[in-house]
Amino acid sequence: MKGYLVLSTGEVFEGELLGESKEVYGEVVFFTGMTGYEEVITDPSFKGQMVVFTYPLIGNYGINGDDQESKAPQPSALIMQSCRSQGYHYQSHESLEKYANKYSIPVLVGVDTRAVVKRIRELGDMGAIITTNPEMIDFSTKQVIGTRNLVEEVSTTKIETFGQGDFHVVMIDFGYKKSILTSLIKLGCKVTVVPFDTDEKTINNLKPDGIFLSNGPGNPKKLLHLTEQIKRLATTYPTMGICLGHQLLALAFGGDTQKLRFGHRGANQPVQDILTKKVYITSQNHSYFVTDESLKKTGFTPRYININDRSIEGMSHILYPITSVQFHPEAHPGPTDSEEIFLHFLTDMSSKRREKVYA
Ligand SMILES: NC(=O)CC[C@H](N)C(=O)O
Repeated sequence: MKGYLVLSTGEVFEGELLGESKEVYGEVVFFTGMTGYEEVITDPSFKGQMVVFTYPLIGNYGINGDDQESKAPQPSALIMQSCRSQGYHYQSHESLEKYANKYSIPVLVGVDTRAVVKRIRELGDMGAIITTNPEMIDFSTKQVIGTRNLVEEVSTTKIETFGQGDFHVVMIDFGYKKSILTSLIKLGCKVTVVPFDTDEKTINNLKPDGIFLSNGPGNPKKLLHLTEQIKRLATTYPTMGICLGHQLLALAFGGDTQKLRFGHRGANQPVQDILTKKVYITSQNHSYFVTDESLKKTGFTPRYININDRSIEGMSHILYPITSVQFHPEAHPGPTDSEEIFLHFLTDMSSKRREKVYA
């Protein structure tokens, strides 16, 4: 059946709707990686968004289950040029179309994705609706993303421990990607994942060696009520934050975040380490960024910078052992160039232990 992507500007893009006919609302964003759709679809940071894939062929290696970053697909809808009806890969056990249908995620295919992306690049990530009836759209009556608590929708509700390593990391779950957990476990950590609004006392009782603030969906300023506690934790334990976690660290210490006109979502964003001059090709998925000037009185200094638009990609603190990056060293999808950044966190945790031993 015919389906339509209606942007909040009123522009309409026609396609073919796969799956049930239902109207969905979301923020329309684009992802530029050539592969990695299974990881993207299951990354909780995409909650509430409609993802336009700039690579024209999606679904060609199917769905294998192993590459999933969470237990279910997260975006409100998927928009692409062409969706292969069968996946050609020895690990594939299901087609992308079938997988999306199972979870009632609309897939709009045959769309002029190049034209959509050009509009987003001009005007910014914006609200949009997928519908079969474009004449009947009234944006004013639609549920706006701003009213949803996206982090609450994706965060765990129970405390659970994974791995058996030497360092005990408490990961505050704002919508974590599985690859972050596996990266930490691989490096010798035992990780206790806790709900995003877990109180400090419970976290202290878990006796962490370090605190990890995960990635997650939406505007970091929706979580301002948690920043005082985050600051106390980050000044007590070695801490690492990725993406939303990084943004929350900046806010906690008095910094500020703003929205990029259009987000960085892809697998080839170049980032430079200001200290070593080393350049990493990184995996990214974010709309917000920490502003340079806002860091002045926070004790943070920019450590990593995006080579394309010079936005801050990570910070270090002059006093506290904090590792904070806007990009994704856990990759998935994308290159693993920057996975060594997890080692900064490990080093911080071990020196804190040494401090305790020699105190
Ligand atoms: N991947 C993330 O953690 C995204 C962070 C935040 N939701 C943003 O869009 O900027």
